[in-house]
Amino acid sequence: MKITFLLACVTIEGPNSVVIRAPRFCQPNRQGDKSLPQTAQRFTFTQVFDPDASQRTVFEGSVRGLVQDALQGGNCLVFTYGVTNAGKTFTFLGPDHNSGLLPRSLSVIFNSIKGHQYSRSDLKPQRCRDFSRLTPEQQAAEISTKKNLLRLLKEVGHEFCYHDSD
Ligand SMILES: Nc1ncnc2c1ncn2[C@@H]1O[C@H](COP(=O)(O)OP(=O)(O)OP(=O)(O)O)[C@@H](O)[C@H]1O
Repeated sequence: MKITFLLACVTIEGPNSVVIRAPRFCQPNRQGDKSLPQTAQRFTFTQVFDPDASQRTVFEGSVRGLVQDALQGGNCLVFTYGVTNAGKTFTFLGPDHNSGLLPRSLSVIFNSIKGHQYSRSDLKPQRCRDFSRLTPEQQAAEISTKKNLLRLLKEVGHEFCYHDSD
């Protein structure tokens, strides 16, 4: 019911524009009633995706280019904005079997630096552009922290899977 109601209010006009109409019960009864808000409004965007667009289509059509720019040294920002339940988390993270913008971006980034990664752990990034050289003791501490963090993430992941299938 809720979806039918929403679809009746939102019309995708093409790849760049959307028309939002006020629900029927909000529309003025008499034409020219200036005290009531406008009943339809058109919004123009760089790209509007169909409700059935796949995660891949949304990524390819929106964020892939930005990630490639960032890999060339550019700056970019991606954020989601919308009312609760609009689908921000789904679009950004996505479920494991249908990953969203963030995992797809990370995949492009890590695939592009394959073979160029520094395999030793004696350097630690500091802020955005600096790094410090670690002593063997500091390296051991870093490695141990990383292992513990990864173990914790795996355990939390298993717990989520367990509760999901409950
Ligand atoms: N494109 C989609 N296809 C299938 N299901 C979707 C899609 N977008 C959202 N959903 C589902 O709709 C529900 C709400 O989505 P989501 O949690 O992403 O909203 P949200 O905008 O992040 O909400 P909140 O602001 O409250 O965190 C979830 O159950 C999600 O799985």
